[in-house]
Amino acid sequence: MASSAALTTTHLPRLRQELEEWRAKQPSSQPFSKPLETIQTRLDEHKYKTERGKDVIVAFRTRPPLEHEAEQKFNISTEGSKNAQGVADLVDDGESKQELEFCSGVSVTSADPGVFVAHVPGMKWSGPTLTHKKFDSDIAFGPNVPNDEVYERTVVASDIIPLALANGTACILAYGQTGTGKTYTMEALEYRIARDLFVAAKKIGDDLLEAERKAAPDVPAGGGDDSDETTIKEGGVFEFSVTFLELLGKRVVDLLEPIEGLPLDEQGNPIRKEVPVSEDKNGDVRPRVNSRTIESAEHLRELVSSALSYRRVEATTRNATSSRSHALLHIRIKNKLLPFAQDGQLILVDLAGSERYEDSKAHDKKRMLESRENNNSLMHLKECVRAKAKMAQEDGFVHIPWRANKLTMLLKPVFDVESRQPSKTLIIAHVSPHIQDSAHSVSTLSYASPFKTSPPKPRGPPPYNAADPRTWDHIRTTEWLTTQFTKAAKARRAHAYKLKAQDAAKKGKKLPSLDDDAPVELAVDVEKLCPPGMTARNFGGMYSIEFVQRCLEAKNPNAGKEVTTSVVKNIGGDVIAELTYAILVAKTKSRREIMKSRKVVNADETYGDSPWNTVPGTDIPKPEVGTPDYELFIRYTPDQYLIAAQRQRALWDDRITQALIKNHGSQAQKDKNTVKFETVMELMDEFYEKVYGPGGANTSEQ
Ligand SMILES: Nc1ncnc2c1ncn2[C@@H]1O[C@H](COP(=O)(O)OP(=O)(O)OP(=O)(O)O)[C@@H](O)[C@H]1O
Repeated sequence: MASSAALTTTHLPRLRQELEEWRAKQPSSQPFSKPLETIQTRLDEHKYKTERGKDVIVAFRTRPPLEHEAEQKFNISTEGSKNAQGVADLVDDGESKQELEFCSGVSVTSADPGVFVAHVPGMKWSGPTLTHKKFDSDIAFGPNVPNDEVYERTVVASDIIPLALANGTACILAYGQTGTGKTYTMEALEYRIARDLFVAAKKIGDDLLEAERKAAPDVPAGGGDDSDETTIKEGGVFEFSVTFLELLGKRVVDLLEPIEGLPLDEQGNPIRKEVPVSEDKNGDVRPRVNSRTIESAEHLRELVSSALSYRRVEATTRNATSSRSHALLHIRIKNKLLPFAQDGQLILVDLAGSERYEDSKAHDKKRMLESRENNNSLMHLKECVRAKAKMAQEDGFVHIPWRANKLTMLLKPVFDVESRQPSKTLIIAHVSPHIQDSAHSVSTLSYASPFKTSPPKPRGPPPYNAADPRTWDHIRTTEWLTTQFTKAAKARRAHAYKLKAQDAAKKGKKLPSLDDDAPVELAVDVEKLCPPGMTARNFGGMYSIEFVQRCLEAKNPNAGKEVTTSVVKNIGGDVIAELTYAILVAKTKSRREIMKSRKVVNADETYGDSPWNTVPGTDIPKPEVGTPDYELFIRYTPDQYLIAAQRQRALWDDRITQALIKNHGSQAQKDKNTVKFETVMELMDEFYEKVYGPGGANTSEQ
């Protein structure tokens, strides 16, 4: 039996009455301000392009009470205790079972913007008290809001899917006390995302093909040959691949690893291999796990269902099928029109339930340790999201400690201060509807509420830095590669000359001296090795063996017989090693600078606050309305646009050269760079007329 000073179930009627009095004084709850929209409407009306929205969106959700839950909840503890907020827990006094009906612990006073009020019971000498703590979010869902509406008001309304298709990083996190409905929400969102991802990909893909067609009508989409275009049209513009990881305590495992032949633990679960998590040379965190290519919504749904069935589930005092781990579903999206642009990413995270000490007391030692690790990673996640939210509001630089934990490492695309990809994070904080859980609800809501941030500043690709290969564009990359392969060819020539000179000396002869400036044939065709759009960042993401393989495929047929496969392999290996070293040095230096400049650097310098008359993050002028480039500019992100424009420029160069040869004879090819500006302009006008008909360019902004 509880002590008389403890707050017990006998006090429930009094608490319920206080709650009624409080409710009577409240104005009526603010409903949702916007009508529901499907993804089709947002795509058809191009809203996903015009409404930028927030960087971090916070949603609150509470579920309805489940059958017999109210009684069960009082069987949890038998001793009074105080939680971190100094709030007494409700304890069953064992005498008032008939009173144990549901008593609400949370009210939604506004749906949009979201406001939840947690009703927190307390105990004073004069009797029980009820305090009402208000928490703000962007949107709030009461117990009767169905999954379809949650999906449409969060994922659809924030254009999470179109953002990922436009090479952005979109992340959804389900957070909350164990048993509050995280898995219920995440599974529903995952299935709906699987359904809509392919619908959106078709619509956006068709739009992009149309823009590419307008920008260069007689060039196959993707800049390759006709067969490439047919493949892209038939298979769609986007390619999807999926990984599914589980973080259990400190162990990361691959849920897509085939389970045949794996040993089983005492509960019959397969024991999977631990997956190492670390940063690669480019600074990306990409654990080496099974990645599946998906071709349809059904395929994605099947994959999610089967992976989820392997997730560790165990009964806790709060939830009969509690997930003991964090589950990370990671969908990568490649745009086949821009194969060298960074991939779009959609990361869906069902976090393990947060548990208080009282909830985990009944666990065995192993489970206690896991629970501690889970809470630990949730603490780190909180630190990171808070820092990210703070960074959006403060001018000073804020350090985001994402390297401190495996969960936040796996979420690096969301927290990377150097990343300039557009990004959105949706966090859905789940709370229990019961007053018995109010203390935990307060901690969940106060965890999630500060994630609310102001809209982000415009970002673009990182500014050019000669010492940082990650910032080089295609031209700079080809120049560098040409220099490296030229150095290697000259070194080989010098070596061969030395041997010949020694031979000649033995015979008493003297060779004429070597002209180091004479042109050399390179071991590879650099144009083929690095086609338009490809940059040093792409090479930095390759394993050395992949780079060497590319070099072999791009072997220069004029390089001479002595440039054998093993010579190409050696040279390729040296070049990629040099590039990797340069990236590592640049990365370490920029990290050090970021750390040094903590709280000093203006956030604008970190993120680039470009005026809108240039491509964000660069000095490159925004293309004029009506030019073919403009079509690309409005459809792609700044990063993608630069690559697409780069490819267009290469195509234009070819066309102008051919037209010059036709009009001015073959000498013109040599003189291309010195040809009169007016001639080039005439050719460009001709081209515009061909694209847009007589009168030239005339397209309107969408
Ligand atoms: N909005 C809702 N409407 C109806 N039932 C719900 C709702 N949300 C959750 N539930 C039910 O509540 C129970 C617990 O939900 P769920 O397993 O999703 O919680 P959880 O937060 O993922 O728990 P854990 O962290 O322990 O895995 C389930 O039986 C689920 O069906």
